[in-house]
Parts: sequence; C-alpha cells; structure tokens
Amino acid sequence: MRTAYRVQDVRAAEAALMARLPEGALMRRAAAGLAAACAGLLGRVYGARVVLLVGSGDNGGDALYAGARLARRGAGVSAVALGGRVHEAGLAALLAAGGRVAADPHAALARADLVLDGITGIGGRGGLRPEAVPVVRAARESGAVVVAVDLPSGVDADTGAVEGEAVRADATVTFGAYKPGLLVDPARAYAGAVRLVDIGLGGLLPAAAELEALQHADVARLLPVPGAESDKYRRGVVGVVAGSARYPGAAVLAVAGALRGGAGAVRYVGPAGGAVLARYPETLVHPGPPGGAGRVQAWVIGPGLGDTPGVDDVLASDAPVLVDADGLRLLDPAAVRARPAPTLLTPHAGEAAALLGTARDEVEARRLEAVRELAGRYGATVLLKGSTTLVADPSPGVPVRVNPTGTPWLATAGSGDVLSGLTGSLLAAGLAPRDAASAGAYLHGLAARRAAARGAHGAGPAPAAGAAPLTAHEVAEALPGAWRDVQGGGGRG
Ligand SMILES: NC(=O)C1=CN([C@@H]2O[C@H](COP(=O)(O)OP(=O)(O)OC[C@H]3O[C@@H](n4cnc5c(N)ncnc54)[C@H](O)[C@@H]3O)[C@@H](O)[C@H]2O)[C@@H](O)CC1
Ligand SMILES: Nc1ncnc2c1ncn2[C@@H]1O[C@H](COP(=O)(O)OP(=O)(O)O)[C@@H](O)[C@H]1O
Ligand SMILES: [K+]
Repeated sequence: MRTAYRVQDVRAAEAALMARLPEGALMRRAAAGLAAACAGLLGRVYGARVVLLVGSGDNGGDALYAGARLARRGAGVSAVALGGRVHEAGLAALLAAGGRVAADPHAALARADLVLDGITGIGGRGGLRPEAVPVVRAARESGAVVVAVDLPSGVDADTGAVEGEAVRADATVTFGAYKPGLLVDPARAYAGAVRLVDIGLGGLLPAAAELEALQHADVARLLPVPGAESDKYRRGVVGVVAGSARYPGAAVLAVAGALRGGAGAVRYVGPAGGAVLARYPETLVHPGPPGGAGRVQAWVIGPGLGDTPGVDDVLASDAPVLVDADGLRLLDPAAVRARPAPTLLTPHAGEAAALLGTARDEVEARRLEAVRELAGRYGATVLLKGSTTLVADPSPGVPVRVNPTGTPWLATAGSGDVLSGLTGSLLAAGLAPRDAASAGAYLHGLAARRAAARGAHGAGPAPAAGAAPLTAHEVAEALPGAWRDVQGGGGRG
C-alpha cells in the first residue's frame, strides 16, 4: 500500500525527527537522495550541465545541496535564484563545490541537460509567480530533463489543485512521504514519474493517511476466494437493474462486469433480458420490478436505465446498493441518507457536479474535496471516476483511496457500466463498500491496460500504459486476466 499525507502531518513528523538529529541532517538526507536520483537520470554526471531553479525556502535549499553533490562529481552546476532570498548555507555549499550563480539564466537553460525545480515545495501557495513563468517555460523548451524537488512548483500539495501555471516535470523526487497532490489530478499529471526518498519519517506520521493507493498484494487480500463449502448462494447473488428499450447494451455490459466480480450468480432485472441472455445464458433474468426478483446480496442500479422506475424500490431494500449513471439522477438524497444498509455511489465528474449542485470543472479541479464532500453529504461511499478515480468513505478520518491503475483509453462509452457490474458483484461477495469500490476500480483499470495493449486474451503481466483504442466489452473480457495478475502478486498498479 502506498500512502500520502497532508503537509501539516509531514511538517509535524519532520519537526519530531529534526529534534532528534543534528542541525541540517534531514536536508542533507533529502539532498543525497535527490542527487542520486538525478545522477541516475543523467547516466553520466561528469560534464553534465545542470541548472538549479532556486526559490526562497528550504525547497531551494534541497536543490542547492543536491547541486553541490553533483558539482563535486564533475557536473557543471549553475543556480538561478527566483525568490527574494536564497538558502544561504545551501548556496555556500554549492559555491564551495565549484558551482556558480548563473550570469545569464536563459543561456544556461538553453544548454542544460537537467533542470532541478527547487522553486517551492510544501510551502508553496498558489501557482507560479509571474517572474518564474518565463524561466520555467525556457526550462521546458530546452529539452532538458526537468526534475521537481519534493513537488512540481505551483501545484497544491494537499489537494492536487493547480491554480495558474506550474512546473511540468519529467520526474519528481519527493521526501519522507507522498503528498496527495502527487497522486491526484490535475497535479499528478505535472509530476511525471514520482520517486520517494526515505528520510526516516516512518513511525512519526499519523496512523491514518490522507490517501491510500492499493497495490497488487493489497487487492489480492481483498478478493473473494470460494472455499470447499461454497455454493452459488453463499458466494453471493448480485442483482443488476440496468438497461432500457433505448439502452439495452448497458444491461449487457453491466452483467458482463458482474459475471467477472466473484459473486456466485447474477440476477438481471429489466427490459433487456433477451439481449442479456443472448450474450450471457448463465444470467438469471426477471422483467421487474426489482422487489419481485428474489433475494440478492447486493444491487447495482442505474446503467442505461433511462427513466425506468426502480431506484426507490432498490434503495428501500436492506442489501448494499451501488447507484450509477441514470440512477444517480433519479435517487432521492433523503432516501440514501436514511438507508441502514451501505450505499455506494459511482459518479463521473459531471454526475458528481449535479449531486453537489456545482460545475463539472469545479469537481475536476478539486477531486479530493469533491469526493469527500459527496460522501459526507450523502452518508454513502463514493467512487468518483475519471482521470484519477477516488473512493471516499462516509466516515470522516478514513483515508480516501486513489486508484493507481487505468489508462485514458478507458474513457470509452460503456466502460463505466462494466465497472458498476464488477463492483456490485464484489459487494455481493461480501466486500465492504470501500474495498469493493477500490478493488473494482483496480481490476477494471488493469483489465483496460491489458486490453489496450494486446487485446483481451493476451497473456503475461499488464504493461504500464495502453497502446490502442479499446471497447468496454474488451475491458470486461480482460477482467479474468487482471484478476490472475493480481493474485500472482509481485507487480504494482
Ligand atoms: N522541513 C524539513 O525538515 C525538510 C524540508 N525539506 C524541504 O523543504 C521544503 C519546504 O520548505 P519551506 O517550508 O521553506 O517552503 P518552500 O521552500 O516550499 O517554499 C516557501 C518559500 O516560497 C515562497 N513562496 C510561496 N509560494 C510561492 C509561490 N507561489 N511562488 C514563489 N514563491 C513562493 C514563500 O514566500 C517562502 O519563502 C520541502 O518541500 C522540502 O523540499 C527537505 O529538506 C526535507 C526536510
Ligand atoms: N482521462 C481518463 N483517464 C483514465 N480513465 C478515465 C478517464 N476518463 C474516464 N476514465 C474512466 O473510464 C470509465 C468511464 O466511465 P463513465 O464515465 O461512467 O462512462 P460510461 O457511462 O460511458 O460507461 C471510468 O472507469 C473512468 O474512471
Ligand atoms: K519544487
């Protein structure tokens, strides 16, 4: 499991550690890790040209000390000061190691092999200041590798928001702990490949992180495994209320996901039973309404539902309910809040905006705040889909889960239907809503990568990024392979 902590928690942990260490020891640890990462990226340090963008705080200090280490190994290092002051001891170390202050910043940047962004770290507020913008643009245009120190300057460490301009890094070397902004878009997209340098904060950070990202082994522990005593009812029956005369395909895709989610049986309820059976004869079908369909351990309602009634009926049941798509539009918030059984809402940004009474851009700019707000307001677990998928629990203080798998190719019609079927099936198999949602998103994203890379039936581990367009159906068909990848352990998301 990867965890991320808020700035106030990182600062408190650093303060506790610093009290036990000699002056400057923590910054030296950070700078050593940073310099080693830069050396790795450069390949050959001797003769490399390195430019440090140095702000007025300790983030600039880290860059200066790392620059000093690279200068001692033969790199040509020059510093560009962008704040009113610079970290004096850091600058002295750089000069003593043979580094310089750049006489002409733009000329230095034009020749640079590597640029270290030490403008702001966890002390930064708002986007880049205007005077930094042309320098940062020149760094980007030079073709040099841009490495952000702790965080790309200009992004919000706690929320992942980006207000105005920010550094677009190829890599970020972060210290002590991940910060939420490194894992949540839009800021995540500015960070490039993120590397964590251990400076000894372990044990000093709070027990509950702000964010958690599951990895293969975490998901493997959550997935249901049938025992010798299992039968289809004990494994759980998932009821899928989806599709309409206008959108029969949504029913087929939700059932496709549900059949690969570990429940013992899938009961489809709605008008698209014919289309569902033609593709999946193993489905139990019922024309509706849901109340007469028989016992289920969890419901999924909403994909392609149109205005078909049934949401009230399902919300009145005492089983866990996942509400997606049209179901989110039709639900009565008071009925959701009053439910004794768990509810899981799975909106994309537009649906989340409608539920919150705000604009879509607002949700996309502040995903972490939006998902927490929704969970609190509705008293439900919320899975917010999109470029960063987040899962929030309604209880305050529980870490939000951020999904590390997926590919932008998933932004294809119907892939959300597969996700809701899959996640509902995990709910029926007995997973808690937060676990079902995060394991569902993880498998779904992994399946998408497999499908995008080589088609649904390819073998071997999932590659890092998708390569070709995919269809929602292919995502569903790649789910068993993703499930096996996860259970095989090893790799991460
Ligand atoms: N506290 C510690 O023990 C450690 C801190 N470390 C480094 O120290 C950093 C935090 O240092 P600071 O607290 O000094 O804060 P920063 O260096 O992140 O930034 C603070 C300075 O930047 C200015 N500033 C704020 N917003 C700005 C903006 N938008 N544009 C330009 N300037 C802006 C402020 O006026 C202030 O002078 C961490 O991110 C990390 O890089 C590491 O050395 C590890 C140890
Ligand atoms: N830019 C993106 N990068 C990665 N995944 C995305 C992106 N945009 C959407 N997705 C994912 O694609 C799926 C789309 O679901 P949804 O919006 O409900 O579409 P639909 O209703 O057509 O099925 C979700 O799993 C979502 O997280
Ligand atoms: K920085």
